[in-house]
Amino acid sequence: MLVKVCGMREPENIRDLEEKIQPDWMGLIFYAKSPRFVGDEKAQELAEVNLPKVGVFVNETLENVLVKIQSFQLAAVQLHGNESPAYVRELKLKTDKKLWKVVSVGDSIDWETLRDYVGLVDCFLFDTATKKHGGSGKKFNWELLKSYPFKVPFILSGGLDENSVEELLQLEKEIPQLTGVDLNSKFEDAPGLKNIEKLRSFKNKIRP
Ligand SMILES: O=C(O)c1ccccc1NCC(=O)[C@H](O)[C@H](O)COP(=O)(O)O
Repeated sequence: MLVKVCGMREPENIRDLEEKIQPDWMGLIFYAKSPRFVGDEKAQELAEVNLPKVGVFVNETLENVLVKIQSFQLAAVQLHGNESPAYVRELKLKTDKKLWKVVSVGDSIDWETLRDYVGLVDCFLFDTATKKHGGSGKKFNWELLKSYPFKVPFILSGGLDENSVEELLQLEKEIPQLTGVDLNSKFEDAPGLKNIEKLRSFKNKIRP
């Protein structure tokens, strides 16, 4: 199971993450309304970080996404708003970076609404629907994922915490497309500041 740690911002915290956790990706949130927002100056300080960086965007212009990819050497782009298949298609023409589309999950999932993204995105990321778009700390009903009909891999997100491990390992056995997890607010001491011990304990259990 791959691990993404999202909402990173503080250089020392990131150094610790790199040294002690070595996640598969680190998420930088380029959405100004998030309490984990990373402005340009801050992102510049993080340029040296060796972990693969995922830029998180909410309904951002294509031009701004492309500038951030270039400026901060992003490995992947996580589209966390209402970006259409046409938007993703255009972005795909302009970058060779991995494209992830977030699916905000409420009471049900209409798989047909995702069909037009298949062939364009490298991965879906399922997160709990919230007015703030992300970082809710709330889980959705994971049973819904058992009818996932596509081959495209996906990442599970939304309120994951230290107690999620057993259920995640069970789900991984049942759904081969589940390739990773995304950790955020439940592993924080403050917004944007991760608790390295909590992350270490989770990672050791999910991938001993
Ligand atoms: O975390 C945020 O503040 C945020 C705000 C707006 C859009 C996306 C955001 N986070 C992106 C993520 O990928 C989070 O890890 C994901 O929403 C899950 O967060 P949490 O429920 O806190 O585990």
